Amino acid sequence: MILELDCGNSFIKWRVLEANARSVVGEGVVDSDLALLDDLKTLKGLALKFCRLVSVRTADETSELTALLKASFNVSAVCAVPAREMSGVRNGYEDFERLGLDRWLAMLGGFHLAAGACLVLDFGTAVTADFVARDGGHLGGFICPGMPLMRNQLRTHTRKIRYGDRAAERALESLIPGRTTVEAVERGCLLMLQGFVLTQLELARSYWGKEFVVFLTGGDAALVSGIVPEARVVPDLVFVGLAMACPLS
Ligand SMILES: Nc1ncnc2c1ncn2[C@@H]1O[C@H](COP(=O)(O)OP(=O)(O)OP(=O)(O)O)[C@@H](O)[C@H]1O
Ligand SMILES: CC(C)(CO)[C@@H](O)C(=O)NCCC(=O)O
Ligand SMILES: [K+]
Repeated sequence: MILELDCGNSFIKWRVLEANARSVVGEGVVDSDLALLDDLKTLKGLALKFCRLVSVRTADETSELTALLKASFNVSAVCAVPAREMSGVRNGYEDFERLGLDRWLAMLGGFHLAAGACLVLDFGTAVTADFVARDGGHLGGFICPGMPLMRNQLRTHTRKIRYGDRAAERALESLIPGRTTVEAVERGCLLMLQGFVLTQLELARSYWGKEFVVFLTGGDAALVSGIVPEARVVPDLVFVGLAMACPLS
């Protein structure tokens, strides 16, 4: 079996594939290394032969995790590494090693699935946009705070903005002007996110007309999918790219 990990800033997304890499045996989202081990240990008949991972954490945090995996399951993790060029995509950063590896893999996956120009939008702790032209050239992208960061900044830097998660969820059932604090904040942040998305779409249209595919991924993709009906929501886009960057040896 194959273990795949996407180690983001807040969560680790994991999944276990059958040895032939065709079917998913189990998957989940956890907030710590130990929670990951716990989740994996509940899988019946787990027999890991291969592990590939992408991390945007520090090298120390990542090696701590790979050491735990070695000790617990006797599996060596193969980590995605930066590249100037891969699978037809050319990294557009001035310093290619500085581009977030989750962005890079999502682009590889997107360009592969689109077989042409694509706009990749990822909604995690941070929100990112990346532009890949038809010839595989990465034009660059944008990074801004995601929903969790936007709402936490408001909560942290004001005295009178306080509310719970359940109220936050309910507040997003509509986007009319808020009449409570929770509605005003949650809807305000979501409109910022949606405005960001529409701006990216305009830019993509200015480059490519209608000839491009939009991909939405990341934990909060559902918050904006309604305003981009033509987009492809691909929750495992990073894993698609991970399989390309770290093929089974
Ligand atoms: N099952 C889930 N578990 C955790 N978060 C989820 C889940 N479903 C949706 N979310 C939302 O997804 C967001 C986190 O996104 P995601 O897991 O893609 O990124 P991350 O690892 O936190 O950050 P990044 O990849 O930017 O470093 C949170 O805002 C959270 O509300
Ligand atoms: C932007 C995030 C946090 C998104 O997960 C990640 O891709 C990252 O840490 N990137 C490094 C900075 C950059 O991509 O320019
Ligand atoms: K991510």
